[in-house]
Amino acid sequence: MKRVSATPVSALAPANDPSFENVWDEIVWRGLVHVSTDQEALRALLSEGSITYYCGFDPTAPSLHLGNLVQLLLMRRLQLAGHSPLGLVGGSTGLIGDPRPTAERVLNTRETVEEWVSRLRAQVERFLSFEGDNAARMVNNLDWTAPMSAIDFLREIGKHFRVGTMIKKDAVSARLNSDAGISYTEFSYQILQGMDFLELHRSYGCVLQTGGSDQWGNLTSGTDLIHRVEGTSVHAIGTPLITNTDGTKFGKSEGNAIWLDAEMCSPYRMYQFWLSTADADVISRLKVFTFLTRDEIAEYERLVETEPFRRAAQRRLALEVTTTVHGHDAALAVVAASDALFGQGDLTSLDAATLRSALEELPHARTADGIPIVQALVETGLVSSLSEARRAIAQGGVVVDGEKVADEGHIVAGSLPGGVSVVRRGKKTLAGVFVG
Ligand SMILES: N[C@@H](Cc1ccc(O)cc1)C(=O)O
Repeated sequence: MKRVSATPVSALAPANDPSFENVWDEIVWRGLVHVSTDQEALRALLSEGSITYYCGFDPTAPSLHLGNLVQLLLMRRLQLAGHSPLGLVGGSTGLIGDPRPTAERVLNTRETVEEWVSRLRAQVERFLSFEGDNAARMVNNLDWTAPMSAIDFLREIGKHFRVGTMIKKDAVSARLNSDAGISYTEFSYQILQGMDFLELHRSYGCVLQTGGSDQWGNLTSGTDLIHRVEGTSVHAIGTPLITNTDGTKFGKSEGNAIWLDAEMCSPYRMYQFWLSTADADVISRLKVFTFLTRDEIAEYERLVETEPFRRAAQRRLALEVTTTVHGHDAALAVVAASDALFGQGDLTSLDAATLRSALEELPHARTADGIPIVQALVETGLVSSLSEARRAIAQGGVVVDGEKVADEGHIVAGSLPGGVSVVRRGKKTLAGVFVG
């Protein structure tokens, strides 16, 4: 089977693991299959020749987030194995809203949805290759949904759906059993997604849809519809929900989602997020979120056992994912910033943008002009009083911009790139000062 010929924008050039003959075996090993249609049939389908598959993304925000990254990387894995991806952006489904188990969504305006569609499309494109025999194609479901009349929709599509089946889908039944109930609008969502699969099956010969396991109801809505109207069996794969062993929610840092957009979540923040992965989770994260081979991951598994304090697996994971999402240069810049901030490297050689975004993640203070170190220590919260500040300085434990400070009157002037200063107390406690 032909491999993808050109490396897409993201800088890693992952080689498929030669120890896997079949991409199905690989994705099962990576823990990416939580639920699927017939496994033997899927295994055969994925090894017999190049197929066309799709995954859809709804414009519910201006950016995709880490939950979507599982899907983006699965799409890429299948493409690297020679299959042809269709990246779908939900120009129509984004106007309707996939029912969540909790509450009805607020409808966004058409303008907002349109803008988010174009932003998401650009993000999805970064994970796929548009060259070679199995080049990716992007589609928008508004293109076939908008021209359809209500009469046609109800006669040609609606007729194939049984309400009894529709109300059994998880998201719908959860809502029917809640006080919130469900609008007819959101109830219809599964029909739209089913119709997408049918449309892509007819126009592109698409035979597989992937999605999160919470999408199972929507995935089977399509496979059932195609079976009914075309008489063909097509397939679906639902990936597992990513969970942390300690029960906390994956993909959030201090309650905020980790977005793939660098403006909404800095590469530094993303890097730190992965760096803080628990030992108990890091191996399964390497499988899901990186293209490291089976052997490489086995080696990290050993290192987590023998020298967990070095956090080699976490460092590699953070580097790989930051590189995949933000590119090689941005990833190297955050590693340099992270090392320099914690005392192993030159602060003055960092680039201004990376340094500023790193300091945003630390306790920090802002001032119009330079301030004395005692004041900086108090305002950043590194000490709780001026006398404690003086004591810390006298003990020789205060470092400003990489230099030990002995004088209480030393001015923190923002002399690092970007007009900032870094104040360190002891080995590990850091704060930033933005001057100007
Ligand atoms: N329902 C999917 C997005 C999607 C939309 C349309 C599709 O045809 C497929 C997928 C989600 O919320 O994540």
